[in-house]
Formats: sequence, C-alpha cells, structure tokens
Amino acid sequence: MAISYEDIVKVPKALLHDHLDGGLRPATIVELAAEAGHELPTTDPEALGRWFAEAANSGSLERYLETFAHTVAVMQTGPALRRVARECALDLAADGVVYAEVRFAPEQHLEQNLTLDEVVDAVVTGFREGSALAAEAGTPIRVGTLLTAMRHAARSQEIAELAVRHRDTGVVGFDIAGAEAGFPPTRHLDAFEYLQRENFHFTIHAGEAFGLPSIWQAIQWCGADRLGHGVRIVDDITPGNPPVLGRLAAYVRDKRIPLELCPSSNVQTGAAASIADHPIGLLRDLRFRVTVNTDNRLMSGTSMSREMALLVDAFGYGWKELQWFTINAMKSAFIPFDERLKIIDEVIKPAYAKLIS
Ligand SMILES: O=c1[nH]cnc2c1ncn2[C@H]1C[C@H](O)[C@@H](CO)O1
Ligand SMILES: [Zn+2]
Repeated sequence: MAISYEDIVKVPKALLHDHLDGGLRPATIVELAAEAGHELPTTDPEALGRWFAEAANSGSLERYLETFAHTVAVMQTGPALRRVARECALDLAADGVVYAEVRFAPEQHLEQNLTLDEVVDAVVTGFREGSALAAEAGTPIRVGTLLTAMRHAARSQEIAELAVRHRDTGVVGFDIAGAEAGFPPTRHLDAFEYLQRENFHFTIHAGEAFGLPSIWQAIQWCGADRLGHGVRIVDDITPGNPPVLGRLAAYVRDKRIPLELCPSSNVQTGAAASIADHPIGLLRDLRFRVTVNTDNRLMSGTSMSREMALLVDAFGYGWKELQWFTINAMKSAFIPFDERLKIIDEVIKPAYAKLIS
C-alpha cells in the first residue's frame, strides 16, 4: 500500500537542517510586521505564504536569500524572537518531528539594540516553551539550537564564542550560511579552529550553490562534522554501473560524514532540476550518510512530512527507507551519544517496527 502524507505525519522524524527565520507562520509575520511598522508585499497571510514560495523559486541562491529580509525584519525584539521560536517548536512537533536542530544567525537580530546573548536567550526560551506545550499536547519534541554566522560578514569568531557560552543551555552547534560563491568557508578558519579546541560541534553550508572546492574546504580545512546540503558531492561521482567515486566523495562516504539534504530548497535554488532528478536517489543507493531536511519551511511551503512524501512519490521509498533517513539523522545529531541512542531505541525504532513488519 502506498504511504500517504497523513501516515508520514504520524511517524517520528528527526530534522537537522531548519532555519528559524525560514519557518515563520505567515500570519505571525503579518502581526509582527504591523507591530514593527515593517512593510510587507501583502498583509493577507495566505497570499504572503504564496509570495514567499514564488519569490524563493528563482533558481538562484542569492535571490532566494533576499526573501529573508521580511522575516528577519520582524524578529528584532525579545518577545518576537521568543514567539517565533515557540511556534517553530509547536509546528515541528505537530508534524511529528521528535528531534530538531534549528539554526539562525544572532548577528541579524541586533537592529533594535538587543545584545547577542539576549537574542540567544529569547530563542532558547521560546524553544523551551514550545517544547513544553508540545509535550502537553501529546507530541513531545526535543529542539536544539544551532548558531549560524553569516559567511559574507566577519563575526564568526564572536558567534562561535557565543555558541560555546550557551552550550549548556540549549545551543548544540554552530554553522555558517549565506551566499556561497565568493565566500569560502576558510574565511572563517579561526572560528572553526576555536570550536575544535572547545570540543564543540559544527556544520557548514557547503556544496549547494558552489561545488567540490567548497565541500573540500569545509571538511579538510575547517573540520566540519556535517555538510549543510553537500548535494554537489555528486560532481565527484562518475555515473556508470557501478558509479565511480572520486577521492573526495569516497572520503565523505567512508567517514560517514552526514549530508543534510534539502530536496525542495535545492530545486528552488537551482541545485537540482526536480525532486525526481535530485541526487538524493543516487546518494542513498550508494549509502552515503543521507538525511532529509526542510531548510526553510516558509520559503519552500514545506514540512518534514512533505519532504518525505515527495521522496516517496519520486523514488518509491517505503517505511524502511524513511526509517533509515530518520536514524541517519538521529545518529548525526549534535546532542550526546547516549541521548541520541535513547531516541533511536525508545521512540524511532518501535514506531517504524510496527509499520515495517
Ligand atoms: O540554504 C541556504 N543556504 C545558505 N544560506 C541560507 C540557506 N537558507 C537560509 N540561509 C541563510 C538566510 C538566513 O537569514 C540565515 C540564517 O538562518 O541563513
Ligand atoms: Zn540552510
């Protein structure tokens, strides 16, 4: 029997790559924009949702990123950040996500004189409140925060130190994001070396709008634990029967480096022509450590369940494959090993076992 979207919502899912400022509810943006005096393309929530999806559908990462001006603009006060984070946890939990790492860039939320620490405190508080409400509603979720530094800016060391400062209160990792071409990860080498000395975890957006050199730097110069997207690793795989892996692709697979693949986002920014053409099919067949992610639920009009449903449609995946993606993600999470294992053994495996048998 074909797996339906409704069935997918009910199973536990793990999400490693989701941007807080890419997942606001349109209705919340409208309310917060009115309070902040920020002008939106439209104040009708439904039309606004459509506007984001269409504007983000440009085929270019740079144009896609322009749409974030409207979400970031309404996330400039403690209460606004806290509300957005609370709703994010609730929305993910309602979609059946049991573990999520949600990222955002604190340096983009200082326009009304919050300090970096106040920004992080507000978001972490919002996640905690949302998680408590979700548990009460019978949909428990654990949310970890990743702090992102913007790769075109020069604050990565400061943001890395901020992440380490908040490591015991909800921040579980670090990331860099933003336009990739022209901003190689090695610009931020000091921050990554600092994080390694602190025994901290980080992922790097690499191999999305730019190819192998970006992935190579992220792993071999910067020491990334995971690759944000990393989809262009396929450029190092020669098609054939069997396909032949170049040295970098072989390294990524051998070392089980997690790929945070985001199918719909990749189609919107031009990294893949369609879901059916997305390299996730090949990378899964070759047993790379593939994970499925949303990236920006608002800009892609998507959810974790929808991304999985799209893959089920395009590749004919069943519960076994969906469990494999979910366990891959959980194994690759930045929380301690014993806590990851507990979610795998006590939440994920029992739920899928009922469906697979
Ligand atoms: O897919 C992405 N690639 C690079 N940067 C991105 C992507 N999605 C969101 N961002 C940027 C825009 C946000 O403002 C920032 C922090 O979440 O990260
Ligand atoms: Zn991203």
